[in-house]
Amino acid sequence: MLPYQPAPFPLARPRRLRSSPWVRRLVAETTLTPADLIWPLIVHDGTEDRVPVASMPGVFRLSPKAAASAAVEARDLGIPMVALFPNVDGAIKDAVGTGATDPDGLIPDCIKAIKDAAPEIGVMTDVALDCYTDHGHDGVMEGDRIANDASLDRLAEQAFIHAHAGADVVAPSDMMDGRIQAVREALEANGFQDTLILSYAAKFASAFYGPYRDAVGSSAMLKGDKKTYQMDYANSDEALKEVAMDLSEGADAVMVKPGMPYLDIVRRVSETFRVPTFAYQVSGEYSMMQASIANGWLDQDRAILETLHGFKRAGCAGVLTYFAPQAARLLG
Ligand SMILES: NCc1[nH]cc(CCC(=O)O)c1CC(=O)O
Ligand SMILES: [Mg+2]
Repeated sequence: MLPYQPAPFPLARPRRLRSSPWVRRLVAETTLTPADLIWPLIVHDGTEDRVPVASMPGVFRLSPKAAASAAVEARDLGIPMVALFPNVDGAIKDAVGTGATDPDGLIPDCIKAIKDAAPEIGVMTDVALDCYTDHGHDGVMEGDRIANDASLDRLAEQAFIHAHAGADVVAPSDMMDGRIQAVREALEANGFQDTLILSYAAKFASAFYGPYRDAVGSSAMLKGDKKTYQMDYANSDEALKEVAMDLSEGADAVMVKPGMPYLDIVRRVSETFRVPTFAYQVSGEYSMMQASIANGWLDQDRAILETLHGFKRAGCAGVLTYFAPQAARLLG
């Protein structure tokens, strides 16, 4: 319900406020700037600096050195933070994701390389075991089940390893119950009380993660699906419960994922909790847009800005997007 009765036509002519660029700018209700963007970087432990990801045109698997260059580029474009996602050699994958807690592993190496090259930029890491397990799940397994409580220690240790290497923000994306509390306690106990937790609080089991799983090399590994821990896309009230729990366990900010098909969830979360709410324009969203752009069916620049602006309008504090550098250049 509007708080007033709009004047009828012809007294009210909404087009007056759209009649030229200056007035459209003047009355814009929301803005999009490079400060709203988080750039996800896929990193790898291979020898090459940049390896193209076939299912994500324009995205590359980066060595730590190349990730540091990307972070410098991001900083220069005014992007406040990068987010790291690992593709590790299949030979190091095992049932408990040992590689996830290697203090000399790929992610610690990348954090250090980025902090050396661009200390001004925030570094966020993914807390989940899927990139390191031989079954592709985000937690550890007991028989056919993903074991919730047994996963918590592994995740908390992984978050500690990231914080110790210099991560500013740890972002649990695993969707185990209680992991925010486990991570927060591990950080407190080890002197990392200032490390932020951005919780993937409302993360849905989605077809749109497909290209990412190729990028990090977990799709071939994945046994079954993630529906016993990631949310059912039929649900919305349940997202509010998930967010409430994560905030009460010590999350500083929350995320909704995927992005474009879930803007209704963003709106409800941001309105209900009034905490920094982020969304992830995930790999499948990126790749479906790139496919249309490559065919000439979508105008690249306009489509990027329109979709990202939509996140801001829905109530996001910021957006994770593989389009971050392109968008920042368009906005700069
Ligand atoms: N820890 C898993 C994780 N972290 C980020 C993404 C997806 C990101 C994207 O699709 O861009 C996923 C996928 C999944 O849950 O299988
Ligand atoms: Mg939860």
